[in-house]
Amino acid sequence: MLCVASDITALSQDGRSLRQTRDQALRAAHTDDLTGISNRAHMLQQAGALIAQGQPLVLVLLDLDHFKGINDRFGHPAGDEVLRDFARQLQASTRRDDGCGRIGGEEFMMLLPGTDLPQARAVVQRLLEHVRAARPLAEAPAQGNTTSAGLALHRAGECTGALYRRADQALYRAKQAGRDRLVCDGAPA
Ligand SMILES: Nc1nc2c(ncn2[C@@H]2O[C@H](COP(=O)(O)OP(=O)(O)OP(=O)(O)O)[C@@H](O)[C@H]2O)c(=O)[nH]1
Repeated sequence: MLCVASDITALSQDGRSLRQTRDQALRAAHTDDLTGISNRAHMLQQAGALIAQGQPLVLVLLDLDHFKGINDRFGHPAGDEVLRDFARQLQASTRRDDGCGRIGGEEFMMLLPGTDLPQARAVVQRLLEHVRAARPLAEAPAQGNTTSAGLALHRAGECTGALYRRADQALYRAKQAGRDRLVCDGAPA
């Protein structure tokens, strides 16, 4: 009897540690190593899930301006610090139900469910202001940086790829128009 009980205890401990290992692996697969926020695959998965729920959704793409210059002047570790600082600001500017992630080198994404255009615009403009004011490098306290952003509001029946492309085109226009600004799809730069 004692034997059976200890076997069951061992089995349930094994099950718990398997679940923990699985959860850790899942978290790692969803996370960007450098910044600790969501990675590209997880952001696209989240966008698909939010679209499937059918609630209003704004997708924002953000890209640090002239980031190569930071690496060139201060070195790659300093560039990494700027990326981590940006990720912290991005997280601070989103609500619990929003999503934010790093989707490439110096490119980030925000998902704002249940948000209309004026609200989304205000969130992004506030973030751009904070980035403008930040001085993330201790070794170069005068060095600031800026970000460009492209925003698109989901249209009924649209897939993730089409929504992403419209935000990306808006981001491209923000870069073309001089950077350090937000462009909304369908609106002038
Ligand atoms: N430190 C650091 N740099 C990275 C990382 N990933 C990409 N980069 C760098 O990001 C830079 C991106 O440069 P560009 O694509 O020319 O863009 P940019 O200089 O920001 O110019 P614009 O986007 O046109 O304003 C390249 O120098 C990459 O090496 C990273 O994880 N860490």
